[in-house]
Amino acid sequence: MQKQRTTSQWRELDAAHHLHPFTDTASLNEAGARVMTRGEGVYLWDSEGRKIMDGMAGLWCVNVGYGRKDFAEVARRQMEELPFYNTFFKTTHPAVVELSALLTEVTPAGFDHVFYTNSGSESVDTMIRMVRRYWDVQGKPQKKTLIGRWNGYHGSTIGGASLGGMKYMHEQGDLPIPGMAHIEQPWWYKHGKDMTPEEFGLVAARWLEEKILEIGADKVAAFVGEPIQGAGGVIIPPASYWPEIERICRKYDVLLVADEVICGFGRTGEWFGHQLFGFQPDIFTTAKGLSSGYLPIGAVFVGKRVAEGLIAGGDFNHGFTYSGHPVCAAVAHANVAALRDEGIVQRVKDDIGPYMQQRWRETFSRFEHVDDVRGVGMIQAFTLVKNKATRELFPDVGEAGTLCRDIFFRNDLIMRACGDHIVSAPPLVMTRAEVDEMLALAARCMEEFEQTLKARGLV
Ligand SMILES: Cc1ncc(COP(=O)(O)O)c(CNc2cccc(C(=O)O)c2)c1O
Repeated sequence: MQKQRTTSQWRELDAAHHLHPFTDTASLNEAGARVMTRGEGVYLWDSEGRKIMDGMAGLWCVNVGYGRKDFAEVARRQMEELPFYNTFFKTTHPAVVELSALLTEVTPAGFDHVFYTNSGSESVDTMIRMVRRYWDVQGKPQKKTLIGRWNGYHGSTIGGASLGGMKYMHEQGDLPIPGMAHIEQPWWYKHGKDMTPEEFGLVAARWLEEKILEIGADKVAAFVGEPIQGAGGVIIPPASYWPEIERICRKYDVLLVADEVICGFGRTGEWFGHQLFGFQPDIFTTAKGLSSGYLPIGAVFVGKRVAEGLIAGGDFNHGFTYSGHPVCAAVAHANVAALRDEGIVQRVKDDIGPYMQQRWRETFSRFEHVDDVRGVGMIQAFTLVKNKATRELFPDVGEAGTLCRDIFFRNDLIMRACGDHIVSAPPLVMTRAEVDEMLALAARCMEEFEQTLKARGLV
C-alpha cells in the first residue's frame, strides 16, 4: 500500500522533486498541487477527502470510468505470467495477438494492421515515419510534407508538436521541424463571418487545396487532422468539411490521416470520429480510450493501401521497447471488450450522448457571456464571449477561461479551459443523474463566474 503522508508532506516532496508537464513549476509550487488519491466511476477523491466530479475523464481518456477492479485483476494475472517481452526480432505473445484480433472487430473494414506505441504522441510520430516511408517505397521520396491545422494538437514529441499548430509550443525548441505546414482551423464562430456553417465548411476545406498547390502536390505526403479538435477547444467542423477534405486529398493523391487520440473508442458515439463525419482515412492514430488510461498504450491503425506499401518495403526501421507491452495489451483488451460487450459505446450514441447534449445546451445557452454551446456524444464545450450579439471574443485570450475553470475547480468540478473555450469530456459511463448533478454544479459556478466578470470590469 502507498506510504501514508499528509497533504502538505506530499506537496512538499512533489515540489522538491517533480517537474510537471505543461506547468509553470514555480507558480505551481507556490499554490501546491492537489493530491488525487482515489477514483470511482465519474468521481475522484483528493488527499483531503474531497469528492470531485471529473468532467474530463482524467485527460479525455478514462472512458470506462475509474475503479474497474476487473482490469486490475487482468493486469495482475498478466504480470505474474509474462510481465514483459518485446515484439522485435520475430517474437510475439498472446496478449498482443488477442488485442490485435479484437481491434480488427471494432475498427472499420480495411483496417487490418495495427502498430503499437506508448502514447498518442508516439502514435503520431509513428504515423509521420510510416507516411514518409510509404512514399519512399512508392518511389516518391519528395512527397514528405505533412499538413496540419493551426490550433490542432498532435502531442508533445518533436514530430507531434511540429505537426500540431500550437504556436506557444513551437516557440520552445525551435519548432516546427522542416516538412510541416499548417492551414487555418475550421472554426466557424471566429472565421465564418456571414457564411452559413455549411458554406464555411467548404471554404475551410479548400484552404487545404490552396496549401497543396502552394507547396506542390508532388511534395505533399499527407493531411492530418483530429475529427474534432480536442485540446484546441472542441472545434467541431461543419458537416461539409471532412467530405471535402477527403475529396481534395484524393484529387492530389495526398494521404488522409485522422488523429483519433481523443475522438476514438466511443467519445463521439461512434467507435471513431471519422465515422461520425463520414470520411475514410488511410491511417488513424489512437491512445487514451484504447485502455481508458489504465495503462499507457497507443495504436496506429493502417489501412490496406499504406499497409501493403509498408510491407512491400521490407524492413520498417521503427519501434519502441514497449510496443505491444503484454500488460498494457491485456488491459487494453479488457477495456475494448468492455466498451463493446457492455454496450458503452452504443449507449453514448443512443442514450447518454443525446441526453448530455440536450442538457448541456439547456444549462449554458442562457448565460450572457456564453455562446457557441456545442457538442456530440460525450464531448462538449462552449465559448466565453465578451458580446454574444456581435460574436465578440475576449481580448486577452485565456483570462476568462482560467477564471471560469478555477471557479469550477474550487467547487470540486473538473472541466477544462482551452483558451476561452470551456470543454468537458467525462467518462462515457456517466449516468443521467450524474449528468444532472454535474450540470447543476456547473450552473452555480457560472453564476459566480459572470458576477466575477462584472466585478473585475472584464465586461
Ligand atoms: C489528438 C491528440 N493527438 C495526440 C495527443 C498526444 O497524446 P499523449 O499525450 O498521450 O502523448 C493528444 C493528447 N491530448 C492531450 C494530452 C494532454 C493534455 C491535453 C489537454 O487538453 O489538456 C490533451 C491528442 O489529443
